[in-house]
Amino acid sequence: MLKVEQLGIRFGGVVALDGVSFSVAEGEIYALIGPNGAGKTTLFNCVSGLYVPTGGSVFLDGADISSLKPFERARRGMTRTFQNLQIFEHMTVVENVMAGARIHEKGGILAHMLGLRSVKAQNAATRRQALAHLDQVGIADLADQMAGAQSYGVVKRLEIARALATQPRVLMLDEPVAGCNATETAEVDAVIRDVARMGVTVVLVEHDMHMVMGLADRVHVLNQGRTLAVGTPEEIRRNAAVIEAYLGVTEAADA
Ligand SMILES: Nc1ncnc2c1ncn2[C@@H]1O[C@H](COP(=O)(O)OP(=O)(O)OP(=O)(O)O)[C@@H](O)[C@H]1O
Repeated sequence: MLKVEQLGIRFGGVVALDGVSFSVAEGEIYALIGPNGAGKTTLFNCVSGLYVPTGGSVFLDGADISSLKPFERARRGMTRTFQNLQIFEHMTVVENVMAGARIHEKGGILAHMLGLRSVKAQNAATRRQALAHLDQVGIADLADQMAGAQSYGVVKRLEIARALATQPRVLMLDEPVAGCNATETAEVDAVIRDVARMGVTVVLVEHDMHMVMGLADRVHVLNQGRTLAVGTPEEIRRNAAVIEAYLGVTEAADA
């Protein structure tokens, strides 16, 4: 479903990514891990079109999308969330999700502002769908509350619901449980599993090793802009280079 070939990018003298390649199958959960500064966010930005890489290609379901802008990639089914929460605090929970659906609606934002009748009908349908997405992430009961008043764990799930409203084929999650407590992490974990079971391909960057190792089908370890290893969580745990460069340090710190 997603194929990344030889992506590279430099910022001045810093080579942030150097020949990174990977493929992710439909419905797979693929995690990118690595120490601070390894290039995870930069890789996300290149794949989603926010950064223009110095070299390399990105394919979505076989089509070369390397030259497409982020919104064009989103229209083709590649949606991402951001590390820092990006919700509209002064809108309700359900309105936030409805905003996600707009990219597929006729008329766009101008028609909405003019309040055209066909758009109003669309609004009812969009709201129904948005409620279904909220239900899928377990927060439908909060639909008409203000988004800005919600707990961190709810907002993280709201972001996923809004991303689902764009009908993604590939969902890219940047640190989906950052700042969450154990209960909230378990809730987000369950949502991601459910989304993948529906056939959505999930790529995530996450620092919570316990969560990643339990959730991901495969793990891709980056170090200093290069691929250090790719494998199942079990393979990654046993990989000597990974232990030396990264996991050993993390697990020692955890202990
Ligand atoms: N816009 C930018 N301009 C200059 N340098 C950048 C830019 N974005 C990233 N870098 C550099 O590229 C390298 C990779 O950074 P990146 O943020 O992708 O790492 P990361 O693995 O996501 O780290 P973290 O886990 O801390 O989020 C770092 O050396 C960083 O300083």
